[in-house]
Amino acid sequence: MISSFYMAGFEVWDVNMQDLCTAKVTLDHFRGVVFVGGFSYADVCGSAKGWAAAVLFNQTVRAQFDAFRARHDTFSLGVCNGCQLMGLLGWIAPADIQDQDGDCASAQQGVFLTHNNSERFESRFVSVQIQSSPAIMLKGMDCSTLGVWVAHGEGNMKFLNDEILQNVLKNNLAPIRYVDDIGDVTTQYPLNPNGSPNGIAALCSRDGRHLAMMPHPERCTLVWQWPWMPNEWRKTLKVSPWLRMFQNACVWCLENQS
Ligand SMILES: NC(=O)CC[C@H](N)C(=O)O
Repeated sequence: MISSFYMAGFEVWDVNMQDLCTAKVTLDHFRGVVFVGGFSYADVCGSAKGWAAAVLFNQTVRAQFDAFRARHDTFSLGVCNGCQLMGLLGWIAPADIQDQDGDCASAQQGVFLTHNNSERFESRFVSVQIQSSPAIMLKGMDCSTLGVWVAHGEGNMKFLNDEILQNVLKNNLAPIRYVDDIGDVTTQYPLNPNGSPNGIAALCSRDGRHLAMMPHPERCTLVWQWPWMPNEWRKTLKVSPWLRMFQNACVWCLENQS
């Protein structure tokens, strides 16, 4: 993840929750925050639950997250465990639809990342399609069908109610979808690794600044990291199409200075 942002032109800092809890680092000086994948707090009681609790039950950290989300010159990316965290914080698909571009860290949770239908950890390369959306990191990438790595056990997006899902679909807030071999959105296993409705692999905020996704684009920002691609691409592609996401974030930061 660090090298993907670094390649796109960012100065990247590796900050952990201990740094934030002890006020060694604050989010105030950063333009972007990236919640990376993994098994935070060993995923005790469920994926990212400990991580979310560390934010929500620490007044100082929570206030920092609130302030970061409220600023209009910031962006965030959550991948996998980070996507699960953003769901728990309500930064994506909040239960109160009005709070889509909300001002606090702790909007009410409207989407739950539950166990894959297969009841196993799915770690493999899948196909996704990028659809048009407000997501700033995906600008100019819509209509692409790309391969991407997934590696998760809890990627099945369950919405608190149908109104939240319909709002997501109506406002194009589900910008990345699992697709089958002919490019149609799918809920079918194994093409859709978890069973998410409408093939949803990612969610973004209405203003496009916050993006949470289960697949790992940072694991395929170099061409050799793709286990498969069409032969014509292999011959001509010098740079992985996923690098564009990170470059988009950099351009957005330069164009949106406060
Ligand atoms: N790669 C990851 O971030 C894994 C996320 C989470 N621990 C899961 O299994 O669902």
